[in-house]
Amino acid sequence: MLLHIPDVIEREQVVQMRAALDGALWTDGRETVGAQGARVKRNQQLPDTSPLRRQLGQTVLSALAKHPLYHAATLPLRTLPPRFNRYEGGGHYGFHVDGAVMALPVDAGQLRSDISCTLFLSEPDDYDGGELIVSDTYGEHEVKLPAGDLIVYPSSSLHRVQPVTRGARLAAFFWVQSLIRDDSRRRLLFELDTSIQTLTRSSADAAAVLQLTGVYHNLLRRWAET
Ligand SMILES: O=C(O)CCC(=O)C(=O)O
Ligand SMILES: [Fe+2]
Repeated sequence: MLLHIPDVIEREQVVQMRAALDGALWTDGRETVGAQGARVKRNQQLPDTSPLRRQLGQTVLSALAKHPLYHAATLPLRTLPPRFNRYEGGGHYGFHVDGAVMALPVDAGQLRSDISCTLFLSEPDDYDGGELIVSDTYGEHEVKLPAGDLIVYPSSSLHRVQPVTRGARLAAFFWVQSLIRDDSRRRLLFELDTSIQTLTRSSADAAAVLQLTGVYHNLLRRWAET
């Protein structure tokens, strides 16, 4: 499921984040990728050990924690601390697939990447190119979002970032291991949850809504892996 989650970070906070990133030290994005990715990756990233990465990463995680739509869509179990990237001067990232298993920091074990996330931090008018292209069984989807908005998509999909030919594209990116490994099951739960929320806000029969809520939790109980 490819889902656009708007307004994850407030505009004012995005402006502050961009100001901090503008003055940051950047390194070659190939440092955090395997041989397959390195052949096609041409961008910059904040070093993994950078205090700014930790600080801004915390800002992103706190914003996600307060976002009900993000939780309903991803059902997160583990999240890799966000990284930050920048594409400019033709920078791009060719078609690749994200690694399936990643190490969490400080002996916290590993994470299976179920969901890939890009949080756009530059306004679309401030750069040309830089579209995230996600390829799935329905074709190729082009994504370029306002600053502060998030796209989530299955880590199993091939994806790429188009060359940035004017300006700079800043983003945060991270991976989530979901309670629900299977994308189609996760989508069913999300759709059920969404309609339960809508019914709850309407004058729907309370007993029927309660029954549906029970179905949601019992499916989650059947499918969740912790
Ligand atoms: O910059 C992006 O939107 C995606 C980055 C990406 O695909 C990656 O780092 O694996
Ligand atoms: Fe990727």
